[in-house]
Amino acid sequence: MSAPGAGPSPAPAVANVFGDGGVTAESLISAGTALAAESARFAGLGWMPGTAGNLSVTLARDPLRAAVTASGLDKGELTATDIVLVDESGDWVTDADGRRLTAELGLATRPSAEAGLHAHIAAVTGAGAVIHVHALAAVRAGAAWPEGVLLHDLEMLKGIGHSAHGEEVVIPVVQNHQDMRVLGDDFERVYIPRTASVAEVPALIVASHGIYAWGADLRQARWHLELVEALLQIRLSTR
Ligand SMILES: CSC[C@@H](O)[C@@H](O)C(=O)COP(=O)(O)O
Ligand SMILES: [Zn+2]
Repeated sequence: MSAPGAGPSPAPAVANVFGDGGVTAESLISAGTALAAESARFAGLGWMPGTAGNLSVTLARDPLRAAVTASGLDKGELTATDIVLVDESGDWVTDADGRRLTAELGLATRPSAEAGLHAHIAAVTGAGAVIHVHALAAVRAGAAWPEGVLLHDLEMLKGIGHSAHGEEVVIPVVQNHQDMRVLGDDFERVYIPRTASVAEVPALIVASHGIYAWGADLRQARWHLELVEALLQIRLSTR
Protein backbone atom coordinates (compact mmCIF):
# COMPACT_ATOMS: atom_id res chain seq x y z
CA MET A 1 0.00 0.00 0.00
CA SER A 2 1.22 3.57 -0.69
CA ALA A 3 2.32 5.83 2.15
CA PRO A 4 -0.12 8.71 2.78
CA GLY A 5 0.44 11.41 0.17
CA ALA A 6 2.75 9.23 -1.89
CA GLY A 7 0.19 8.59 -4.67
CA PRO A 8 -0.78 5.22 -6.11
CA SER A 9 1.86 2.52 -6.44
CA PRO A 10 2.92 1.72 -9.99
CA ALA A 11 1.58 -1.56 -11.38
CA PRO A 12 4.11 -4.30 -10.65
CA ALA A 13 6.39 -5.52 -13.44
CA VAL A 14 6.35 -9.31 -13.47
CA ALA A 15 9.82 -9.79 -14.86
CA ASN A 16 9.67 -13.55 -15.39
CA VAL A 17 6.59 -13.27 -17.51
CA PHE A 18 6.83 -9.91 -19.21
CA GLY A 19 10.57 -9.83 -19.82
CA ASP A 20 12.96 -7.43 -18.20
CA GLY A 21 12.02 -4.33 -20.17
CA GLY A 22 9.59 -2.87 -17.65
CA VAL A 23 6.36 -4.24 -19.12
CA THR A 24 3.59 -4.03 -16.57
CA ALA A 25 -0.04 -5.05 -16.44
CA GLU A 26 -0.79 -1.34 -16.72
CA SER A 27 1.32 -0.81 -19.86
CA LEU A 28 -0.20 -3.90 -21.42
CA ILE A 29 -3.77 -2.69 -20.92
CA SER A 30 -2.79 0.79 -22.05
CA ALA A 31 -1.39 -0.76 -25.26
CA GLY A 32 -4.61 -2.72 -25.68
CA THR A 33 -6.66 0.46 -25.36
CA ALA A 34 -4.56 2.21 -28.03
CA LEU A 35 -4.65 -0.82 -30.35
CA ALA A 36 -8.44 -1.08 -30.10
CA ALA A 37 -8.88 2.62 -30.97
CA GLU A 38 -6.45 2.43 -33.87
CA SER A 39 -8.03 -0.76 -35.16
CA ALA A 40 -11.50 0.81 -35.14
CA ARG A 41 -10.13 3.64 -37.27
CA PHE A 42 -8.92 1.27 -40.00
CA ALA A 43 -12.03 -0.88 -39.83
CA GLY A 44 -13.97 2.34 -40.43
CA LEU A 45 -11.91 3.00 -43.52
CA GLY A 46 -12.90 -0.41 -44.89
CA TRP A 47 -9.30 -1.64 -44.70
CA MET A 48 -10.18 -4.51 -42.32
CA PRO A 49 -13.11 -6.32 -43.91
CA GLY A 50 -14.61 -9.10 -41.79
CA THR A 51 -11.94 -10.09 -39.28
CA ALA A 52 -9.00 -9.05 -41.50
CA GLY A 53 -6.01 -7.09 -40.24
CA ASN A 54 -3.97 -6.96 -37.05
CA LEU A 55 -1.84 -4.52 -35.07
CA SER A 56 0.93 -4.65 -32.50
CA VAL A 57 2.87 -2.44 -30.14
CA THR A 58 6.38 -3.27 -28.97
CA LEU A 59 6.55 -3.18 -25.19
CA ALA A 60 10.08 -4.39 -24.51
CA ARG A 61 13.27 -5.52 -26.22
CA ASP A 62 15.93 -8.03 -25.17
CA PRO A 63 13.85 -10.07 -25.00
CA LEU A 64 11.27 -8.68 -27.39
CA ARG A 65 7.77 -8.41 -26.00
CA ALA A 66 4.83 -7.13 -28.07
CA ALA A 67 1.11 -6.72 -27.49
CA VAL A 68 -0.65 -8.04 -30.61
CA THR A 69 -4.35 -8.09 -31.41
CA ALA A 70 -6.19 -11.36 -30.89
CA SER A 71 -7.01 -13.61 -33.82
CA GLY A 72 -10.32 -13.94 -35.57
CA LEU A 73 -12.13 -10.99 -33.99
CA ASP A 74 -13.95 -8.14 -35.72
CA LYS A 75 -11.20 -5.50 -35.68
CA GLY A 76 -13.79 -2.74 -35.48
CA GLU A 77 -15.04 -4.05 -32.13
CA LEU A 78 -11.87 -4.72 -30.13
CA THR A 79 -11.60 -3.89 -26.44
CA ALA A 80 -8.46 -3.24 -24.36
CA THR A 81 -8.14 -6.90 -23.38
CA ASP A 82 -8.42 -8.29 -26.92
CA ILE A 83 -4.65 -8.63 -27.08
CA VAL A 84 -1.99 -11.25 -26.38
CA LEU A 85 1.56 -10.70 -25.14
CA VAL A 86 3.96 -12.40 -27.56
CA ASP A 87 7.69 -12.98 -27.85
CA GLU A 88 10.12 -12.51 -30.75
CA SER A 89 8.56 -15.46 -32.61
CA GLY A 90 5.02 -14.22 -32.15
CA ASP A 91 4.34 -16.96 -29.60
CA TRP A 92 2.45 -16.54 -26.38
CA VAL A 93 4.63 -15.48 -23.49
CA THR A 94 4.44 -17.87 -20.57
CA ASP A 95 5.78 -17.68 -17.05
CA ALA A 96 8.50 -19.94 -15.65
CA ASP A 97 5.92 -22.70 -15.12
CA GLY A 98 4.65 -22.50 -18.67
CA ARG A 99 1.42 -20.77 -17.62
CA ARG A 100 -0.09 -18.21 -19.95
CA LEU A 101 -1.04 -14.77 -18.76
CA THR A 102 -4.57 -14.70 -20.01
CA ALA A 103 -6.44 -15.69 -16.87
CA GLU A 104 -4.89 -13.14 -14.53
CA LEU A 105 -5.36 -10.11 -16.77
CA GLY A 106 -8.42 -11.28 -18.70
CA LEU A 107 -6.53 -11.14 -21.98
CA ALA A 108 -7.51 -12.93 -25.17
CA THR A 109 -6.39 -16.51 -25.69
CA ARG A 110 -5.21 -16.62 -29.32
CA PRO A 111 -2.69 -14.18 -30.85
CA SER A 112 -3.07 -13.03 -34.43
CA ALA A 113 -2.08 -15.69 -36.95
CA GLU A 114 0.36 -13.08 -38.25
CA ALA A 115 1.94 -12.22 -34.89
CA GLY A 116 5.20 -13.83 -36.01
CA LEU A 117 5.65 -11.34 -38.82
CA HIS A 118 4.80 -8.41 -36.53
CA ALA A 119 7.44 -9.53 -34.04
CA HIS A 120 9.97 -10.07 -36.82
CA ILE A 121 9.40 -6.62 -38.31
CA ALA A 122 9.64 -5.03 -34.85
CA ALA A 123 12.91 -6.87 -34.15
CA VAL A 124 14.56 -6.07 -37.50
CA THR A 125 13.42 -2.46 -37.92
CA GLY A 126 13.25 -1.36 -34.28
CA ALA A 127 9.61 -0.35 -34.83
CA GLY A 128 7.49 0.57 -31.83
CA ALA A 129 4.28 -0.37 -33.65
CA VAL A 130 3.26 -2.41 -36.70
CA ILE A 131 -0.07 -2.25 -38.53
CA HIS A 132 -1.39 -4.75 -41.07
CA VAL A 133 -4.50 -4.08 -43.18
CA HIS A 134 -6.09 -5.45 -46.33
CA ALA A 135 -6.25 -2.13 -48.16
CA LEU A 136 -7.17 -2.33 -51.84
CA ALA A 137 -4.49 -0.20 -53.51
CA ALA A 138 -1.73 -2.21 -51.81
CA VAL A 139 -3.13 -5.47 -53.18
CA ARG A 140 -3.67 -4.00 -56.64
CA ALA A 141 -0.15 -2.53 -56.73
CA GLY A 142 1.37 -5.82 -55.53
CA ALA A 143 -0.35 -7.60 -58.43
CA ALA A 144 0.72 -4.96 -60.96
CA TRP A 145 4.37 -4.77 -59.81
CA PRO A 146 5.34 -8.04 -58.08
CA GLU A 147 9.03 -7.02 -58.10
CA GLY A 148 8.28 -3.89 -56.06
CA VAL A 149 6.36 -0.66 -56.63
CA LEU A 150 8.51 2.21 -57.88
CA LEU A 151 7.49 5.68 -56.69
CA HIS A 152 9.11 9.00 -57.51
CA ASP A 153 8.33 12.69 -57.79
CA LEU A 154 5.38 12.58 -55.44
CA GLU A 155 4.94 15.09 -52.63
CA MET A 156 3.74 12.55 -50.08
CA LEU A 157 7.05 10.65 -50.27
CA LYS A 158 8.25 13.25 -47.78
CA GLY A 159 5.85 11.75 -45.23
CA ILE A 160 7.70 8.43 -45.31
CA GLY A 161 11.15 9.98 -44.98
CA HIS A 162 12.08 10.45 -48.65
CA SER A 163 12.46 13.33 -51.08
CA ALA A 164 9.54 14.68 -53.06
CA HIS A 165 11.73 15.00 -56.16
CA GLY A 166 14.65 13.17 -57.73
CA GLU A 167 14.58 10.03 -55.59
CA GLU A 168 13.37 6.58 -56.62
CA VAL A 169 11.61 4.77 -53.79
CA VAL A 170 10.55 1.13 -54.03
CA ILE A 171 7.80 -0.29 -51.84
CA PRO A 172 8.88 -3.93 -51.56
CA VAL A 173 6.55 -6.79 -52.44
CA VAL A 174 6.80 -10.37 -51.15
CA GLN A 175 4.66 -13.34 -52.07
CA ASN A 176 1.96 -14.41 -49.64
CA HIS A 177 2.62 -17.37 -47.35
CA GLN A 178 0.83 -18.90 -44.38
CA ASP A 179 4.11 -19.63 -42.56
CA MET A 180 5.22 -16.44 -40.80
CA ARG A 181 8.82 -17.69 -40.67
CA VAL A 182 8.88 -17.77 -44.48
CA LEU A 183 7.32 -14.32 -44.69
CA GLY A 184 9.80 -13.05 -42.10
CA ASP A 185 12.76 -14.33 -44.12
CA ASP A 186 11.30 -12.86 -47.31
CA PHE A 187 10.79 -9.53 -45.56
CA GLU A 188 14.44 -9.46 -44.49
CA ARG A 189 15.54 -10.09 -48.07
CA VAL A 190 13.72 -7.01 -49.37
CA TYR A 191 14.01 -4.67 -46.39
CA ILE A 192 16.49 -1.82 -46.76
CA PRO A 193 17.54 -0.45 -43.39
CA ARG A 194 18.12 3.27 -43.08
CA THR A 195 21.71 4.44 -43.54
CA ALA A 196 23.36 7.84 -43.80
CA SER A 197 22.53 7.96 -47.51
CA VAL A 198 19.40 5.78 -47.85
CA ALA A 199 16.11 6.21 -45.99
CA GLU A 200 14.15 3.21 -44.77
CA VAL A 201 10.90 2.32 -46.52
CA PRO A 202 8.54 1.65 -43.59
CA ALA A 203 6.10 -0.58 -45.46
CA LEU A 204 5.84 -4.02 -47.04
CA ILE A 205 3.23 -5.28 -49.51
CA VAL A 206 2.27 -8.95 -49.22
CA ALA A 207 0.96 -9.90 -52.65
CA SER A 208 -2.66 -11.04 -52.93
CA HIS A 209 -3.06 -10.20 -49.26
CA GLY A 210 -2.40 -6.71 -47.89
CA ILE A 211 0.18 -4.34 -46.47
CA TYR A 212 2.28 -3.92 -43.32
CA ALA A 213 3.50 -0.50 -42.19
CA TRP A 214 5.44 0.44 -39.09
CA GLY A 215 6.83 3.38 -37.17
CA ALA A 216 8.33 4.54 -33.92
CA ASP A 217 4.87 4.44 -32.33
CA LEU A 218 1.27 3.71 -33.32
CA ARG A 219 0.65 7.22 -34.61
CA GLN A 220 3.70 7.23 -36.87
CA ALA A 221 2.87 3.71 -38.10
CA ARG A 222 -0.62 5.00 -38.98
CA TRP A 223 0.81 7.96 -40.87
CA HIS A 224 3.13 5.67 -42.82
CA LEU A 225 0.28 3.32 -43.66
CA GLU A 226 -2.10 6.05 -44.78
CA LEU A 227 0.58 7.79 -46.83
CA VAL A 228 1.77 4.63 -48.57
CA GLU A 229 -1.77 3.57 -49.39
CA ALA A 230 -2.43 7.06 -50.83
CA LEU A 231 0.82 6.96 -52.82
CA LEU A 232 -0.13 3.55 -54.23
CA GLN A 233 -3.57 4.86 -55.22
CA ILE A 234 -1.90 7.70 -57.11
CA ARG A 235 0.60 5.36 -58.75
CA LEU A 236 -2.20 3.07 -59.92
CA SER A 237 -4.38 5.88 -61.21
CA THR A 238 -1.59 7.67 -63.14
CA ARG A 239 0.00 4.72 -64.93
C1 LIG B 1 -10.34 -12.62 -42.76
S1 LIG B 1 -9.05 -13.51 -43.46
C2 LIG B 1 -7.62 -12.63 -42.90
C3 LIG B 1 -6.65 -13.46 -42.10
O1 LIG B 1 -6.34 -14.65 -42.74
C4 LIG B 1 -5.39 -12.65 -41.87
O2 LIG B 1 -4.75 -12.33 -43.08
C5 LIG B 1 -5.65 -11.40 -41.11
O3 LIG B 1 -5.33 -10.30 -41.55
C6 LIG B 1 -6.29 -11.48 -39.78
O4 LIG B 1 -5.81 -12.56 -39.04
P1 LIG B 1 -5.90 -12.55 -37.45
O5 LIG B 1 -5.43 -13.92 -37.04
O6 LIG B 1 -7.34 -12.29 -37.07
O7 LIG B 1 -5.01 -11.44 -36.96
ZN1 LIG C 1 -3.93 -10.35 -43.26
